[in-house]
Amino acid sequence: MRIKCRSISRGTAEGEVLLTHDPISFLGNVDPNTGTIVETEHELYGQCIKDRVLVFPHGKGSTVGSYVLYQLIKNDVAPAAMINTESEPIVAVGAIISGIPLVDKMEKDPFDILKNGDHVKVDGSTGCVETDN
Ligand SMILES: C/C(=C\C(=O)O)CCOP(=O)(O)O
Repeated sequence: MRIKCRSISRGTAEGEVLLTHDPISFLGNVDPNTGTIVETEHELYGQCIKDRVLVFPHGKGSTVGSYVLYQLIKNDVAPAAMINTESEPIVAVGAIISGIPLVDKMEKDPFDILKNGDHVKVDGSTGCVETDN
């Protein structure tokens, strides 16, 4: 299935979905050295976002979160791509400066059609998500 969406950060990547209904504050929720979610109250607590297609509603928290995304890339523990319900500037800027493909506003609700472990391809250049479903 091929689903249209809005392009936020260019590039193409694929991987397994890691999905959360919780917004993410990259400063504070994520360890920049390991890519592990360290916020105990977060739905993904203890999980590693490295090489995953990270699906979450939007970012939150400090603007320093953009730089944390850049740290994740430099430390080789970044998500392969990201899908938001609706991106905000912190995650958008972080994805763009880090070269992580990012899309939002999928024509189908990602929380209805994606689940953890699904293999998806994200094209942040043309604005589409391809699933095996
Ligand atoms: C750049 C900032 C702090 C620092 O250098 O550590 C300010 C960030 O402000 P937020 O209100 O957290 O976005």
